[in-house]
Amino acid sequence: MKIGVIGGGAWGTALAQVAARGEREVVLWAREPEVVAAINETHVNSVFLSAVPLPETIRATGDLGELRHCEALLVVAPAQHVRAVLSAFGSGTMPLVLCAKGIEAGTQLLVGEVAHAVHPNAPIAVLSGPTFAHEVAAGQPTAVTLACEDEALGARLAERLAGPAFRTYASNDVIGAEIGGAVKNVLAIACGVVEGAGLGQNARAALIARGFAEMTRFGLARGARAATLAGLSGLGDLVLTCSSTNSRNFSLGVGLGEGRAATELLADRRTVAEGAFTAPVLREAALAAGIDMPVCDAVCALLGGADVQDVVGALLARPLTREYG
Ligand SMILES: NC(=O)C1=CN([C@@H]2O[C@H](COP(=O)(O)OP(=O)(O)OC[C@H]3O[C@@H](n4cnc5c(N)ncnc54)[C@H](O)[C@@H]3O)[C@@H](O)[C@H]2O)C=CC1
Ligand SMILES: O=C(CO)COP(=O)(O)O
Repeated sequence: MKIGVIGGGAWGTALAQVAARGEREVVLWAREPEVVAAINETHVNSVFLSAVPLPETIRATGDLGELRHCEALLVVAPAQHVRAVLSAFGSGTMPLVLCAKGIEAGTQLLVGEVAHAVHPNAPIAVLSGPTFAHEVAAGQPTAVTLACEDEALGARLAERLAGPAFRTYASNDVIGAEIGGAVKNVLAIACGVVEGAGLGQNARAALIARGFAEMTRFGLARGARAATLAGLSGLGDLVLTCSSTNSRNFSLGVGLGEGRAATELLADRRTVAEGAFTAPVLREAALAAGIDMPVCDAVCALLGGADVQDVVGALLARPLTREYG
């Protein structure tokens, strides 16, 4: 199965390397001409994943048309740009494996739903899990959920992408696999705030657990399965990104917790912190569905410039309630 990758950021590059294992050819579309040149000439993505030498079987291009002969595409553009990039690709029927984590602003659609709206005849799969790109690229052990409604296709994709240190677990819960990744980015910002404001490790553990309760409430309302939310793409990814400054979302939260403004922290950055874009959409969707998500609300307030101590104080002062139900 010849694989094409749409998106030359850190994750697209690491996944291209995964797909190229065994000297298999992979075509990677990158938006930045300097990324295309660096990958083709020096076999390193010096902009987004600089420490990693890439196999020569990965060829980069700035022309989406060169991915037309691929048998499956990994879609790794940031969530808010997936619609534009897939529209520019034109119509297609090859399987699309969505690897971005987010919810589209304006439509409240998950990335797979966006892909289906643009390419209604293409089978949709989702690859998600606790996966820092630099660790995957370094060959460190990693496990992901690979969800696809067409289970035979899902099994072929899982087999094609698996490697000695890259385990793919098949699932048919596409919505569930997506919701974990989208919501955990917002919760990772909250955990970063705890770190930046020096609120302690008890607070971080409480946020992970109560954040997971929010992810579960939202996910179940959107049709996700509880087991998926408790798996690699949900709880697994939540734990990873809520406990490491390697997470861009966690790091953004650290800055907010230190009292810096979101506008300053987000200005001029080339890498994406998806949670900053997902948070307001998630809040909107949760409000519309009557789902209580106080941690996500707090992240929205902080991104909007609210004072850290005020937000934390308000979160702690909410009426006491039952843990479940
Ligand atoms: N970096 C990681 O460890 C992981 C990232 N992801 C997800 O993968 C997706 C892509 O993230 P990264 O590869 O890390 O990106 P990155 O932060 O390394 O690079 C930014 C990417 O955004 C692209 N971009 C910027 N403006 C754009 C536009 N107008 N249209 C299209 N693309 C544009 C750039 O070309 C570049 O590919 C995100 O949804 C992220 O949450 C998922 C798992 C791991
Ligand atoms: O999704 C990720 C790891 O699974 C990467 O997290 P960040 O986008 O917060 O860096």
